[in-house]
Amino acid sequence: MTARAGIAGARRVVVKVGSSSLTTLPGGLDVTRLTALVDVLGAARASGREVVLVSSGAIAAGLAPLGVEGRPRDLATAQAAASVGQLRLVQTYADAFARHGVTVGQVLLTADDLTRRSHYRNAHRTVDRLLTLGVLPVVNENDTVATEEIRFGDNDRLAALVAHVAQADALLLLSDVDGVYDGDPRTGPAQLIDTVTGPADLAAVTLGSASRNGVGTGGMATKVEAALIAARAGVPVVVTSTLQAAAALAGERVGTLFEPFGRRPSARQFWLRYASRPRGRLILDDGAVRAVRERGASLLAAGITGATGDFLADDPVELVGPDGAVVARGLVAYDARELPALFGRKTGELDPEYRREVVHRDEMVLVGHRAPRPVTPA
Ligand SMILES: Nc1ncnc2c1ncn2[C@@H]1O[C@H](COP(=O)(O)OP(=O)(O)O)[C@@H](O)[C@H]1O
Ligand SMILES: N[C@@H](CCC(=O)OP(=O)(O)O)C(=O)O
Repeated sequence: MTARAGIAGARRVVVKVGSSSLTTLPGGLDVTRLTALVDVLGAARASGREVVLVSSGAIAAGLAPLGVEGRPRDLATAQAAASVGQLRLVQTYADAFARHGVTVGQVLLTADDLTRRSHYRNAHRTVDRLLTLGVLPVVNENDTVATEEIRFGDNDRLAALVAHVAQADALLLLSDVDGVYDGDPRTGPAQLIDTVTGPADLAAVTLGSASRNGVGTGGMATKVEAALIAARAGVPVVVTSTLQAAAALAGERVGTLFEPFGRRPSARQFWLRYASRPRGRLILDDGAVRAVRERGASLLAAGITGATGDFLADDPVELVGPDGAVVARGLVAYDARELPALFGRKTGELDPEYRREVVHRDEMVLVGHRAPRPVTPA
């Protein structure tokens, strides 16, 4: 089955729509454009598909009613705008979907709801239950309480995480541009990329900033990053314009298709790689780096030379080489205070209660030479 056919046949779909498709800075929410999207998603629902909508636009929708001109630079004003705008946004969705006989539920997530493993499971349960009850979840970041330090930062990444949380069969990233171009289409002639089979296909591509109307956030770079997260986790993705949403859902050749290129990871592995926030670091010697990276071995105390951070057993930590480069992430089996007595010691020399692996291979993901972007932006 081709990946386009996979999109057409996807039963559970996550659709993310950007602020640039729903709002303008001076006018706020554009109800006509929002309704047009709802008509497409209502039709998808009528054909038996389950839809999760990740919708941006709260901040931009709240600025006009508050009389604030331009995108606010300070967090407090953005949060106030989100508080006003989210209500309007979700009420407009509720009214528009009601005309299709579809009930919507609001799901507002903070980064903490996904960085803690128990919260992640809870988010999965909630979304799954909403879907089985026939509700269409409308998801956004909980901007009113998200702080600068702890936030997803952009809804493209949130949508990729939600695609995994919802165990979706396909992800659509909708914007005001009809796909990924090999250069920023605003700055010169550029060619639409039809299909991406892996990160190497994008090596020579320039990804520019957000849309000119000033309401978008990450530009094409965050969409590509999100599309690669989902595709690596086995979910096909189409990046296209909101106007082409119906065609994309039908599996037509529109936008840029990201073919799935990885095996679907377990929930724990996915969470570890993309949603967890490391609580500390274990420093490995060269032999341990090779064992972990090349042989897929568990990490034993003998290969550890140091640790930083105040973690507890079962917390996520980073495994770093002698040069400080991150090798892997994993769940550590001991509290930080227990570890120094174990460093460099062979398993046979340890008391029986300390003989288990420090990080078991089943609870570890290799990071390669580049660490994934943490949830907290720099
Ligand atoms: N290589 C590229 N291909 C396509 N679009 C690009 C590229 N580089 C930059 N862009 C710009 O990214 C913008 C979309 O990002 P953004 O404004 O964040 O959208 P949204 O609000 O829909 O999330 C488009 O307006 C487009 O001009
Ligand atoms: N949570 C914010 C949107 C953040 C965001 O990623 O925006 P966009 O780039 O338009 O998808 C809001 O609702 O305004």
